[in-house]
Amino acid sequence: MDGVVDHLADERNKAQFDVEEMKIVWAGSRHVFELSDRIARLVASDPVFRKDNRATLSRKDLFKNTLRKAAHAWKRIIELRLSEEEASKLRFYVDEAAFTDLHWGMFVPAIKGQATEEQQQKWLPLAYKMQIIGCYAQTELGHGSNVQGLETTATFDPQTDEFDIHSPTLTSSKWWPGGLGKVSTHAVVYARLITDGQEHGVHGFIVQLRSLDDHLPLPGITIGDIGMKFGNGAYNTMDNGVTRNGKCVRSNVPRQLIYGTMVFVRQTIVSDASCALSRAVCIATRYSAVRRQFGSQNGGVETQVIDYKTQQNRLFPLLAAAYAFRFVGEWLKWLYTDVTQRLQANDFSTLPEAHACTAGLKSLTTTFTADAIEECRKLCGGHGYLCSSGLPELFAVYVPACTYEGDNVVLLLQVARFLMKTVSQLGSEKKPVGTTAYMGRVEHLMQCRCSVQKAEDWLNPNTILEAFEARTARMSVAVAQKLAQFANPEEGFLELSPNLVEASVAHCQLIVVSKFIEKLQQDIPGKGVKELLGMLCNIYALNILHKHLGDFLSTGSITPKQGSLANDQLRSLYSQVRPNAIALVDAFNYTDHYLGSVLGRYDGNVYPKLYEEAWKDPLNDSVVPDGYHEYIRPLLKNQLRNARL
Ligand SMILES: CCCCCCCC/C=C\CCCCCCCCCCCCC/C=C/C(=O)SCCNC(=O)CCNC(=O)[C@H](O)C(C)(C)COP(=O)(O)OP(=O)(O)OC[C@H]1O[C@@H](n2cnc3c(N)ncnc32)[C@H](O)[C@@H]1OP(=O)(O)O
Ligand SMILES: Cc1cc2nc3c(=O)[nH]c(=O)nc-3n(C[C@H](O)[C@H](O)[C@H](O)COP(=O)(O)OP(=O)(O)OC[C@H]3O[C@@H](n4cnc5c(N)ncnc54)[C@H](O)[C@@H]3O)c2cc1C
Repeated sequence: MDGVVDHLADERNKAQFDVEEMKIVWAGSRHVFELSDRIARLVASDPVFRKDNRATLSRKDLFKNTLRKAAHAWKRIIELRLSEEEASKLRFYVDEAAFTDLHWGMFVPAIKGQATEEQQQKWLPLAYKMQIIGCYAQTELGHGSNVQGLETTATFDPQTDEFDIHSPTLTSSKWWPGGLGKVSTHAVVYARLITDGQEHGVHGFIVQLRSLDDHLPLPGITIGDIGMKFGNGAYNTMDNGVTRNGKCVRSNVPRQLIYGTMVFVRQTIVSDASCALSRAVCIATRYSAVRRQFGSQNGGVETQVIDYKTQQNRLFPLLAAAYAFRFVGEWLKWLYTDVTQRLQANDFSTLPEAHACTAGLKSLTTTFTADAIEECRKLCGGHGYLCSSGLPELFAVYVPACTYEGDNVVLLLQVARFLMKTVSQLGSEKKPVGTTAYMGRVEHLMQCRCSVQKAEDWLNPNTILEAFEARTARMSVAVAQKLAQFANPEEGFLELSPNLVEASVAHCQLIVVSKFIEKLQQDIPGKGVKELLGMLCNIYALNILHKHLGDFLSTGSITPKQGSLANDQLRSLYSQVRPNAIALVDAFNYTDHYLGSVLGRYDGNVYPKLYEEAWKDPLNDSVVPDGYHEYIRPLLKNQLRNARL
């Protein structure tokens, strides 16, 4: 900031906590903070990684630009000998969806998680050096959610010792896989395995798609891009492919854990949610402190919009959620690591819980984040609608996260199955553990009474936890009782699916709240840091309580009076967070390059920069627009003639 006026300096001076220490908490450790900071600056200072022109490039230019960035990123990774951790941060700060995401994020993990030792030895070294580029080809034109409904077949031919991968119908074309359309040389293709005329369910096969010499599709394979997607720029940096396979290729049958890659990626999507959310919140918070409307007295300055309680009521729960998702993401990473180690030792006992947690939290955090980005756009008024605010593109890139890696409703139904199984086993020898351990106290939770008598009582974490546990337990038991009335459980499941989804949401919200509370039980250094996190935790929980008051009241988990007291406490918490708001978003440590937003600039110098940005639009290259002579001038002349008549 040397030599630059900081328009947000007063805001920063108001902070009541140690923002440098908060940066460490946000990053996860001092090591990660320093590494992230270094890589963020490296990316921001490299002109090849410029991204402010994405909205105005044609699809072909946009795509070629992404190829250029990916090649440059790889060159830098090699030149600087970056570690895997550093390379992955570099990808994060480059901030552009590309085929490399699928190569590193799904193709490599699929091989690691599902291939035999021998297959790994063959493919992984090639993939690590990017001598082959891979994608994850599961979804077909006709089936995405229903993986068992995939139509592509892989028939073993004992004569040639090969699998014949075949898409017999239009609907069996692989449709959507990222990187497949134009770049990938290989794919993990999911297909129904057939040997000796017998079907063995869906398995993954490593398939070569294109020649490594001239990049042409191999014989019998038709490949292309599926066309423009939502938003200019945005996810159109990615080629999403369609392919129909004829005869190919060699591979052995991968073993179990066909779904393992999805568990891994869903876990990373939860961590990513806190990044996208914090980014939108950072933009909206800084701009809300810069923007003034109404309230001027005696010719004085107008009110900063962040001081309006309605703005706080919309914005601060999103800020709180960004921190909440950060911590639940950390925990989920731990859970995933733990289950992976167990699986390697053939212990499958925690897999159902890991599946339910990754599916449920992926659904909860991405739905919330997509809605929150749109809310942040509205929080920025008209200027939020400009591409230079960074919010339209962020929304367009982010919103498919509600669909890919499992449609969010379909995933909540998976959580519901897990919850119903847990309820049905209550009273048996199998005690609920982990995130469902609270169900072990179901008798107490079904009849306990919330003890809140005054607003401050809601600051007690045990009170909050018990209200959330009682709500979820009661909703789950109620729907389980309704299910039991159906002669055919699957019919009941379909009929009651809206209620089941609501119980799943309640369960996932409980997990997020409880992991935030657990985080606060750790030793967190730095003046005021823990206090501020405590406030955010309470805002996150009490805002949910307010938004889902119907659930809490209808289950009798709290009384209407207690609901109203929770709301009083929320308003008081907003006032306490207000002076810290800018410092809380500074703690994300985002560079202006990464934020990509005139409204969210660190220095708050919004208006001159908005004006500057506007002049950069290609439409402003000429004063008189192209088309004037063909379409405007004749119109004006006609009007003139008509007016004379
Ligand atoms: C330009 C810059 C470049 C820089 C480059 C620099 C280099 C970079 C270096 C490093 C960079 C790193 C970058 C990494 C980035 C990473 C980002 C990742 C990118 C993400 C992009 C996403 C792209 C999208 C991909 C996809 O969408 S892939 C397709 C996903 N598809 C789905 O998710 C389908 C959803 N459907 C299902 O999951 C299932 O079909 C189902 C809904 C679960 C139903 O299954 P089904 O078997 O039919 O039903 P059930 O009977 O209900 O289940 C049976 C049984 O199985 C259990 N189950 C189900 N699923 C799972 C599971 N996943 N795990 C474990 N168990 C599971 C289920 O509970 C049942 O169990 P029970 O029988 O016991 O009840
Ligand atoms: C940007 C993007 C990138 C992608 N990348 C890849 C990739 O790299 N590789 C890959 O293989 N796939 C990829 N996909 C595909 C993605 O995984 C699927 O689109 C996703 O799993 C949803 O499946 P679907 O499209 O079949 O939706 P559908 O299942 O057809 O969903 C349509 C509607 O039906 C509802 N629905 C479906 N089943 C049920 C049910 N049982 N009960 C109640 N409601 C139901 C859904 O909630 C939704 O509202 C990508 C998708 C997108 C958008």
